[in-house]
Amino acid sequence: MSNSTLHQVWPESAADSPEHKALAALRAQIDAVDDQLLELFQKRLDLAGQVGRAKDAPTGPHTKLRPDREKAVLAHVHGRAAAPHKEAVTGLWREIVGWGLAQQGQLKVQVWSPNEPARAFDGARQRFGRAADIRMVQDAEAALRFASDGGGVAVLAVNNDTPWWIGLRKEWAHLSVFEGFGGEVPSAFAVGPIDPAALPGGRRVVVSAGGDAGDGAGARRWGLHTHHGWTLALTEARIAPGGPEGCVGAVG
Ligand SMILES: O=C(O)C(=O)C[C@]1(C(=O)O)C=C[C@@H](O)C=C1
Repeated sequence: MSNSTLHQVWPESAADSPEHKALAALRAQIDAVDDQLLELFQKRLDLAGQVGRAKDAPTGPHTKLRPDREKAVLAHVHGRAAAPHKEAVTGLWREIVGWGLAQQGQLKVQVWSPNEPARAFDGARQRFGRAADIRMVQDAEAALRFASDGGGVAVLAVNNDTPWWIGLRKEWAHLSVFEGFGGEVPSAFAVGPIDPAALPGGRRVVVSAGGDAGDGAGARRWGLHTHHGWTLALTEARIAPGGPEGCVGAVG
């Protein structure tokens, strides 16, 4: 194709066309909004860094991650967002909060899911964002030890052969479940040394001997798995983490 043909298809005067001017004006508005967003995002990052220094954790053995606060932040923006933008806003804020947490130290996540590794990895990435260092591991016990030693958090699949949740009532009693992945009946859980005061206020996760979650009358309960007489369940009963009913955490 010769230059003269090109000129015919896309004449120089197109730069002055009303369509081009309208496009350029819209892009100029986007540039201005980007400048504002950039300033506000960096301000938020700085504030998150200050929050990290101000809050107590981890003067104790807990991580800086505050699931209750993250849930409140996400609910707030989701509630304020216009209906067509709610999904986009929620996804973006997950990332924003992930980068906020990263100002306090990069979150490390070990994911164990022998049957559905890609699904579990994707769930972890969506939940903790690009800022987190997320790795697949081969050993659920090692992932729990990693979390217990303060290395980060573990995402563990509910798997027939490895009833890791029983350990939450035994050697890993200081770790808490704080997130479920896979919908109403989770197929994996996030576990970490979360300050019990910072657990999300959703359904409680219960690990009980003999299959009785000890619910109050009328509270809904989802049995997830039973192994050697130990049952993993979710309940709507308002029981206290660490209490005698076998509550090992909560999912948002
Ligand atoms: O509020 C806090 O504790 C924060 O650290 C800030 C922030 C956020 O960016 O909003 C970041 C990480 C926490 O897990 C919760 C919220």
